[in-house]
Amino acid sequence: MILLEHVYYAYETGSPYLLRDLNLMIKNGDYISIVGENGSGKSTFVKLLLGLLKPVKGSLRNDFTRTAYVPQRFESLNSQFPITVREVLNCYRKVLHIKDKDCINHYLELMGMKGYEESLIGTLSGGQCQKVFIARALMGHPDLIILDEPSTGIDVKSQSELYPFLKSLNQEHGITIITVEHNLRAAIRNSKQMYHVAGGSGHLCSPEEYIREYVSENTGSEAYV
Ligand SMILES: Nc1ncnc2c1ncn2[C@@H]1O[C@H](COP(=O)(O)OP(=O)(O)OP(=O)(O)O)[C@@H](O)[C@H]1O
Repeated sequence: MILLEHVYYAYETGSPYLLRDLNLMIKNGDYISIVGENGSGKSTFVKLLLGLLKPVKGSLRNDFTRTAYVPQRFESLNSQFPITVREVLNCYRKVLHIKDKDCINHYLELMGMKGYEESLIGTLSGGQCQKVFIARALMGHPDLIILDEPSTGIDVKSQSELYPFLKSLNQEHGITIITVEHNLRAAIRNSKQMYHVAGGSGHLCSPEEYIREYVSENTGSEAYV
């Protein structure tokens, strides 16, 4: 469980709070999509959950023991950067003190990435790169996975594989999933709850409530579901 009570955050002392009075309980087994406009504070909120930033005021308790983070695709990764998929995963294996070297093959196979072991990480497509980073996340047997915009730069086919996979991790393996989402359709279809960040505040609601409250009449809810 993660519990936020009256959490405030500002990057600079004395400047207005970017996030104000956040109160939220994230329970084991939740699948929450964090949505909101550019600059509303979604990534900042995730950094607070990850413990990379500390609340200026209020309390944040994270009881998850194995949190994995899947970053956004690295647009700037040079295709010739001399590190292979196997080497990326092997570094992580060592960090986690996992003795079994074969686990790399297991997780790559699980993600449909068998055969890419010796590819340079920078030569992979967005979807392939995402799968490698999810494989890396799974190596640590996480109880919580936080993903930053998992569908950015990924084609429709890869998205249609990714979300059912995340859903199965959540529903069949009980892994709690938190994603930052710009893909409202994916958020509404897949998550159990949405956390809407706007004007410094956060509001937790069901996908149905989200459609009622935030999807404008101009856009039309049918565009998303
Ligand atoms: N390290 C930092 N120092 C100062 N200000 C920052 C820092 N990181 C982010 N900000 C500011 O905080 C605000 C929120 O940024 P954040 O990245 O959390 O938004 P976001 O909702 O994730 O945006 P996006 O959807 O564009 O990714 C922005 O105005 C940003 O400029």
